[in-house]
Amino acid sequence: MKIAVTGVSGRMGRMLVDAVSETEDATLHGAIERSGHDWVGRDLGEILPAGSGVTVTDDPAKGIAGADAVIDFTAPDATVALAKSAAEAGVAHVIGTTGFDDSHIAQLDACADRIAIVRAGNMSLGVNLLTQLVRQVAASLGVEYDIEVVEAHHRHKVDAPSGTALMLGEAAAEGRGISLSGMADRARDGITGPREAGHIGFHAIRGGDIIGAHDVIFAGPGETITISHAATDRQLFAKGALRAALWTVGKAPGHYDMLDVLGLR
Ligand SMILES: NC(=O)C1=CN([C@@H]2O[C@H](COP(=O)(O)OP(=O)(O)OC[C@H]3O[C@@H](n4cnc5c(N)ncnc54)[C@H](OP(=O)(O)O)[C@@H]3O)[C@@H](O)[C@H]2O)C=CC1
Ligand SMILES: O=C(O)C1=N[C@H](C(=O)O)C[C@H](O)C1
Repeated sequence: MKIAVTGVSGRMGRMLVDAVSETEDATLHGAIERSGHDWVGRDLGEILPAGSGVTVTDDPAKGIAGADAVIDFTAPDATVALAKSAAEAGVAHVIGTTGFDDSHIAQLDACADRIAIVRAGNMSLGVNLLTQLVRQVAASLGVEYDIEVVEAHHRHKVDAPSGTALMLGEAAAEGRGISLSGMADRARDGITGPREAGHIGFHAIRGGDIIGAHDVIFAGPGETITISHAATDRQLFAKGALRAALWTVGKAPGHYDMLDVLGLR
């Protein structure tokens, strides 16, 4: 399978170049960076040995031409622009980017009428399994169990709450049979008053080189249940994204997630 990688100089972009080179069924076909980046126009192999023979481009249409799928861990506006190019070219789009608003999602949905898009705030098996568990626990416990999602990431992360925290919060809300919007408390400060029953709280820690850690806390009368996940190697996300790209072969247009890829739905 021919894979293009965008945001190739980023933390995840570099991981993806290695993951592709280590996968027998995949070859690196294209590499994209933003305009003005000093990697543009260079052979990727000069910088990342596994990318040898691929010239970095800032033209998304050129970077994905002839590819079967493009893997994208960049930023929301860049991802939406790339989805439009991928839809035009008929190339499947695997999206790890987080931090989307409703308008971004609506634009991605429109592109998913034309191509297979796989999007997940976390590409790991462990977190996707946890969403199932969180849904089940939330469905079993009443509102006397307060749900709080705590996440921790490295100092460079630009969005909060993390995509994973939102996935876990959505799963908890689904389990409770409520919609997360309007029920999410995103951090607290000052005289907040007592906690609102039924709300789901989010808390973001940023520091150092933490790869990604998530706790879902169910704090109830006389007991607290905590469901935790900690990533210890970013390669985990790259391998999950590559698995998603391989999965798109022959898939109908649609907006899929990792539960589809992992057969967990
Ligand atoms: N779903 C998952 O499992 C995971 C998701 N993520 C998400 O992936 C995203 C990226 O994370 P990370 O790799 O740590 O971030 P980085 O900032 O290290 O990488 C992002 C890369 O995208 C590049 N970029 C920005 N705009 C464009 C553009 N228009 N075209 C091409 N490239 C562009 C950046 O270039 P420049 O630096 O020059 O601006 C940078 O190289 C985040 O949203 C993060 O939350 C991360 C890990 C796992
Ligand atoms: O930015 C990151 O690094 C990560 N982002 C994703 C998120 O927002 O949840 C996934 C992972 O936790 C790492």
